[in-house]
Amino acid sequence: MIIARNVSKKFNGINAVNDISFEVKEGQTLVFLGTSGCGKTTTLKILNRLIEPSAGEITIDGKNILSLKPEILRRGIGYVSQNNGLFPHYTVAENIAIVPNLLKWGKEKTSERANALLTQLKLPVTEYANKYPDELSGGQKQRVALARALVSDPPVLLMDEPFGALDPITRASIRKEFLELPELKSKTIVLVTHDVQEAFELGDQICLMDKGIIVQTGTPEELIFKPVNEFARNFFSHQRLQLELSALKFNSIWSSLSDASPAPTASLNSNQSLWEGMEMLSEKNEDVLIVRNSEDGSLKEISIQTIQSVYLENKRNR
Ligand SMILES: Nc1ncnc2c1ncn2[C@@H]1O[C@H](COP(=O)(O)OP(=O)(O)OP(=O)(O)O)[C@@H](O)[C@H]1O
Repeated sequence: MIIARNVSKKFNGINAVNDISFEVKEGQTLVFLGTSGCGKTTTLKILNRLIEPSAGEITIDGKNILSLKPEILRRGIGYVSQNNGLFPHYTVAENIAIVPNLLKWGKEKTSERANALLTQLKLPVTEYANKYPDELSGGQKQRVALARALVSDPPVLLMDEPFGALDPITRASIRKEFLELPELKSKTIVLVTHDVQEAFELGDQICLMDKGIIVQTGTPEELIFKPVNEFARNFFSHQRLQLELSALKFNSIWSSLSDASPAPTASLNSNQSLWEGMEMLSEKNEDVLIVRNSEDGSLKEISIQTIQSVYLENKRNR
């Protein structure tokens, strides 16, 4: 668990981050969202001491990060930087092996682990292990950067605009894969983005920042349906419908759906959002799809009409 209390950072006397506090529970993802220059990257880099705070206290699993040597602290924290940070003169395998070499793992253990990660990240070892970063696409470079950050299985992962340099289509598909990676399920993740849809898809909690302060912290549902002020309301105004549908999961409207019978194959599960349901209906060009309850396995039907009516009912009842 990460706990930050009253953290500030001044550059040349000016507050880039001003008295912010937040927590990230074990295994959860916290997203810092906000406009350019609001202090997201500074906050992230304070967590692994690439930047030293001017004030405040941060503990990770009960240990004050300032009491640890930075290199010891960073062993437990994977980091994917904005521009992927791969060494251009190292191959993919050599880039991934940097931390294992520091930890003196030995060749066999290193290549076994690197190969397992490359396979999970859909980069076949025989094709990619010996390539250099400039022979890879942007998306492939980000996958290698992720493999490098994960290689020593750190409990905490920090990611700074990990998909920022990718086109919107690659970005959306890599995000979906990212959510499904078994390797990431148990990690405590802090991610920086200025992409609202990305924050809604990936964040258990979102910290919305403006000019060095946290304006609001909450679940995607809380941010879109209960903004604390005008800034928070306006921040989401241009994509409101899509974000509202993304924030609502089938779980929260389960009782409003009709049972499906007989049991055909389910296309979605109840942890997914109404927006994902809309996307899948359109993608598959179907009138009706089946959602499986991730707790008890029961099945319900959805159509564009049911999504529309439960969405409107939900909105009226808030
Ligand atoms: N090393 C530095 N020296 C001086 N000022 C800095 C330094 N790093 C960041 N700043 C300033 O601190 C503020 C916050 O920067 P930061 O990079 O944290 O913002 P950000 O929200 O991550 O922005 P972006 O989305 O554009 O990356 C900015 O005004 C920036 O100019």
